[in-house]
Formats: sequence, structure tokens, C-alpha cells
Amino acid sequence: MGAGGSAWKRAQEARRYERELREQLRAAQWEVRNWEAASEGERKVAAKLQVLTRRGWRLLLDRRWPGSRSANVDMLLVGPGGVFVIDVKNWRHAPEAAGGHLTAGGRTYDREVEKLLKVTRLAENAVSARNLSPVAVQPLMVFAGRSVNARLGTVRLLGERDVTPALVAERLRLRPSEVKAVADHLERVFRDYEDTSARTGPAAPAPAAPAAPSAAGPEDAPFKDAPFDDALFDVEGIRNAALEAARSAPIEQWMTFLHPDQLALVRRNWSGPARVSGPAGTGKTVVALHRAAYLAARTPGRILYVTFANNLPRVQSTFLRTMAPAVADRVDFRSLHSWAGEFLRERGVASRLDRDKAEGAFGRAWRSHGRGTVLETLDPAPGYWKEEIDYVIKGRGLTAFEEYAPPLRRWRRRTNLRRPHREAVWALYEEYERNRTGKGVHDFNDILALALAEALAHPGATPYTSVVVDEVQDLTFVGVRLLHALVGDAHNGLLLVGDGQQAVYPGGFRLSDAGIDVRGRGQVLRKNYRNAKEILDAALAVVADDSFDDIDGTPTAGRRDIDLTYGDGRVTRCTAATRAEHDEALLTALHALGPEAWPDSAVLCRTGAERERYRRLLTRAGIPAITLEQYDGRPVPGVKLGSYHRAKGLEFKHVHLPDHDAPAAAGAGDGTDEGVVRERRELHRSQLFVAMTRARDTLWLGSVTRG
Ligand SMILES: Nc1ncnc2c1ncn2[C@@H]1O[C@H](COP(=O)(O)OP(=O)(O)OP(=O)(O)O)[C@@H](O)[C@H]1O
Repeated sequence: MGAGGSAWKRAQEARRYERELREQLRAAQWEVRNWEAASEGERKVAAKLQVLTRRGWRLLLDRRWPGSRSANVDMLLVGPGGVFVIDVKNWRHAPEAAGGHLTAGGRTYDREVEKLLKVTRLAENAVSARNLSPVAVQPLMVFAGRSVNARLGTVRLLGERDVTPALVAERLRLRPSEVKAVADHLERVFRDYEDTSARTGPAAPAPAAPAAPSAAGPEDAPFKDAPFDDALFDVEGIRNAALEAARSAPIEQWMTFLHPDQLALVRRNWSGPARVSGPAGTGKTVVALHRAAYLAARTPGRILYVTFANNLPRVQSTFLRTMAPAVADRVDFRSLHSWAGEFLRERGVASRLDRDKAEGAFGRAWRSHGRGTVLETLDPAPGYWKEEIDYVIKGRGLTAFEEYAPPLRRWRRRTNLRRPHREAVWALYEEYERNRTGKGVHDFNDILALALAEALAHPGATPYTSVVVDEVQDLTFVGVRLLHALVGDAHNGLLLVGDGQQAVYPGGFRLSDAGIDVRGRGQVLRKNYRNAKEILDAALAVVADDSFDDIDGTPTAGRRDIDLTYGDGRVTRCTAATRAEHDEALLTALHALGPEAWPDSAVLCRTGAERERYRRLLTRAGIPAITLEQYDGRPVPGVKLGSYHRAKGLEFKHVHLPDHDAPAAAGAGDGTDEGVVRERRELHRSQLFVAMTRARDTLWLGSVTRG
């Protein structure tokens, strides 16, 4: 068929759709005429919404608040787009939402908004029994006879004309069976306001009864008793919205439904700093995101959601925008260092972060104060000593040798540093500081230290009422103290989420040393939702012997008790004699998956250099790839390519780890201390464990036999 023919066919379809919608509206208008107790405005809006009931929605009209004798809610609407708590307004003057207030005709109607929010909370409570997150429940004010499309905080304000297309355009959240279960439940909890009325279902067509004027307030004067007309029925808008909704995929199940344990954490009232931990894939980030949305809907302040990695905030922000668009603008997703830099700029504190010049300063310090010292007897390479300065000395904010001297415990460091070693490290540190300050530059740790000093000097200097920290095990002691300083021990102020087993950086700290008390406010999640059993078993085997101390001080065995929920999976081990054969096998595995599977596949490498190597390999083989630095959580074609560090917090259906068991840089026998070697290998295993547990369905492990 030619282009003209298909245009004709589309026009035909559009006309048929339009005819159908108008017929549905007329039928709905007949039905709502019978709802005598409804006000004129409610009936007009209900007629528009009743059209949605032909598209799988359930409309519950005029319901009593649970536990109340007199309070009612105009409508509860449950459908593929979620649950909507609706207050209908039939106002003489046009509503305006500005400066955080709802006004009309010069009067303020904030109490109406508060009332709607209150009943929305009741609906949230009710649907939690069906494991629905509060993000699936939205307050909505609909203005009869008006065209409005605005937001006031979490409340959506829509005109009679706009409401149907807006709801049709919502992304698919509930399946038909879920709509039924949730609506049935709400119907039981929110009883019919008029017990005798049958106003929740279609009624027999009957002549129109005269509309009763509403008594809700001075603005609530009804329109003149006009007959129902469909001028406020936006057929084209509904059609376009339906097409738009059909184009976008349903939102992920976890963005709506939570396990009761997760839901309890999201909704809990904490009297101070709290901690959520648990093994890989147990839904810690899911809880953190729902919690951020929950808090954002309840506090006037903003929420800061922080991770260590630079790429995660983009991805997590995309997730929140999808699952809770109404609050997405009230949550700031930031990496710790970028946030601290911004904070210093805003506060007018001078800082000059220059990684290269700081590296140069350390290089010079090593040459003059490291080489030829006792430090070389433990590890002749400077990297370990740079880590000691970054993670143990500066990361913990130590400023005097006596703080660093024995018996200071160096968490997760395996070398035994006696006093002469520590003196040598301290001399190296001081020289580094002299060189660095001589150049007038800062390193990352300095930025955090400056921000901490500023936050302590001016408490309450940020707009944040809550701070959520994800992957907290990667932060330094100073970083965690900084975030604690922003909100202190306030109720629901600080939430620390993470898993000590997934630490991919050296060093560590204890929350108690940072003055953060989470006793009685800690929860461990145990149900893994991500990994197939085979994959989790293979990953746990890597770290089975590496027990670790969590940041709250709990000693934990490497092989942990985890409940599995996920289905079958596959681990493929490929051992090749040469690197070329190994790479060929990787390409064969990717081609076998095929282009449809590539967007949910990843190739993860131990280092940035390795990642570049595989990027070139994939490009030459014609396999599209995007790096994890570019990925923002939205679906894009192509395989994801990144380092183990960048893959933290993410997941993919298919994960490939080329050359995954290549030996760590330092090995026994090259003069390096046994403790250093042990520590490197342990860190190596933690990183590999993190990379392996990114896989949901299949895991490909490549090895090269090195003769
Ligand atoms: N309630 C749920 N229902 C369905 N799936 C869930 C649920 N909670 C979590 N998941 C699934 O499990 C995956 C892992 O969750 P999440 O990333 O929050 O785990 P995590 O504990 O933060 O993992 P990690 O520590 O390994 O980064 C989610 O992406 C989601 O696919």
C-alpha cells in the first residue's frame, strides 16, 4: 500500500476511535446523571473519568474516610497508571498555584490542599496492605469546567478537559488483575459515603435530576445548570495520550510493589540516623529510592541523595523521575565530591581541586621522603602509601601524628605498621602536604575536609531536611561525617545504605568513631531479587573466606545467608590459551545473544585501560557499545561497557567479565609484604564479587591460561 493509502487508513482509524470515545462519553453522562448526591461539578468530572473505566480503570465515587463519620473523598480512581485520590472543585474563579499556595478569586485555599494530602496518606496506608509503595498513590484536584495543568507540591491540578488525557498518558504501572485487587481493597476500606447509593457502578439510564448545588464553600458555586456537553472532552488529546502511553514500556515492578520488609523501612519514622544493610541484590537501593520519594512528599525541605560514584546519580535520578515524577524535582542526586565542591562554591569558600598537580606533589614527596625508607621494605611501589594517606590519614581526618600512631586500628588494612613505619608514612604525608599547599591546590580529601569545616561552622546552611547515602561503604570517614553534619541526629535525617562486603576501595571506618549512633535503627535485608542461584553461588564462592567487619562494627562471614527469589540462570566459564582466542570467544558470546539483548548486556573490566581495549574490540566487530559514564538509566541500544568500579549499584541481564582472574598487580615474591599482598587480593576479590553480582540471568567468565 502506498503512502497516501496508509494515511487514509490512519485517518479512518482516528475517526473510528473518535466516534468510540464520543459514544463512551455519552454513555457515561447518562450513568452519572443518576448520581444524585454528587454535585454538579463532580458529575461533570465523573462523566469524563467514567470513560476511563472502558480502558481498565475503576472509579469509586464519594467514599467515606476510614475511621471518620463525616469526612468524604470525592473519588478514588484506580487504573493502569496507579491510584489517584481526587478532589473535585467547581469554582467560580480560575485556580492559581503560585508561591506554594492555591488561590482563586483572591482567596487562599491551602486548607483544601491539606485535606487532600491527608486523605492521600490514608489511601497510602490502605494500599500498603497490597504491597503498594506510596509512590503509586497520587493526589489530584480536578477543576470542573476549566482547563488547568499545574502542580502544587505533590498535588496535581488538572482541568476537566485535561484530566482524561493526562491519566491515559500515565505509564503502565498496574496490570488488570492488580487494578482489580487494589480497587476491591480500597472499596472495602473507604466505605460508600451514602450506604444506600449504588454510585460506584453503572446505573440505568434515567432522566436528569436537577443538580444539587454544592455546599463546599464560597468558591464552590456550580456552573449554571447547563446540560452535559462534550466541549470539554478532548478527543484528540486522549488519542495522542493513548498512543504515547502505548509507545512507552510498563514501569518496572519494583517501582510500584515492595516486599513488606522494604515497605516498612520506606514508611518508618526514625528518631535519628538509620542504617539499611544487606548482601548484594537485596533491594537496598530500591528502598533508598522509595524512601527519598516518601520523605520528599512529606517535608518542606529538599532531600539529598548521595553516592560515591559519579555515574550513579544520573541513573538513580532517571529511576526516581520514572517512579515518582511528582517529587523528582525535590530530590538532588549527587556524587559526594561534586556536591561538596558545589557547596563550597555556594558558601563562598575558596577551593582549587587539581588532581594532576596533587599527584605531582605526591610524586615529588615519594622521591624525597618515600624511596629508600623503611616503607620500601613493605611495598616498594608508591601506590600503597598514597592509599594510606588518602584513606587512612586524610580520609579519616587525622591531623597529628599521635592520632595516627599505634594503637590506631587501620580498618581493612592488612599490613602491620609499627611505629617506625607510621613515622615514615607521616613524614611522607607532611611532605606531600607541603608540596601540595606550595602549589596552591587541593585534592579530593581536602574538598571534603573544607566542606565539613564549613558545615560544622554553619549548621543548617543547606536546604536539606534528609540525606540518603547509597553505597555508604565506599565513603571515607570525613565524607560520612560531612553528610551527618548536614542534618545531625534529626528525625528521619540521615539514612545510610550499603554493604560492607562490596567495599571496592581500601581502608574503612566505624560509624561509632564518626559519632553516628544507629543502635536500634538498623535493618538487614536478606532476600535477593536480582541474581539467579548459579550466579550468586559463583560470586559467593569468590569471597567465601573473606569475613569482614561492617561499618556498624558487625563481624560478618563472607558466605552469608541469602534468600533467593530469582529464577534460572547460567554461568559460562571460558578458558582460552591466548588473549586473541579469549577475545574471539567473547565476541562469539555477544553475537549469540544478538542485538535485541545487547542493551541489557554489559562487558565489565577491571581497569579503565582494559575497558578501552574492549571498546576497540567491540567497535571493530560492529557491536555498538556505550560506556557506563555515558549511561543515564534510560534504555539505549548497545552493550554497556565499564570498569568494575563504575558498575557498582547497577545490574544487567547478561554480564561478561573478560580475563576476570588475571593476577593482581602485586604478587608474592617481588619484595612486597605479605600483608600488602593479602590485602590487594582481598580487595581484588571484593571487586570481582561486585562485578559478578551485577548479572541477573547469565554470567560469562573469561580466562586466559598464562603458562
Ligand atoms: N520488591 C521488589 N520486587 C521486585 N524486584 C525487586 C524488588 N526489590 C528489588 N528488586 C529487584 O532487585 C534488584 C536489586 O535491587 P537493588 O539494586 O536495590 O539491590 P541492592 O541491595 O542495592 O544491590 P547491590 O548492593 O548489589 O547494588 C532491583 O533492580 C530490582 O530488579
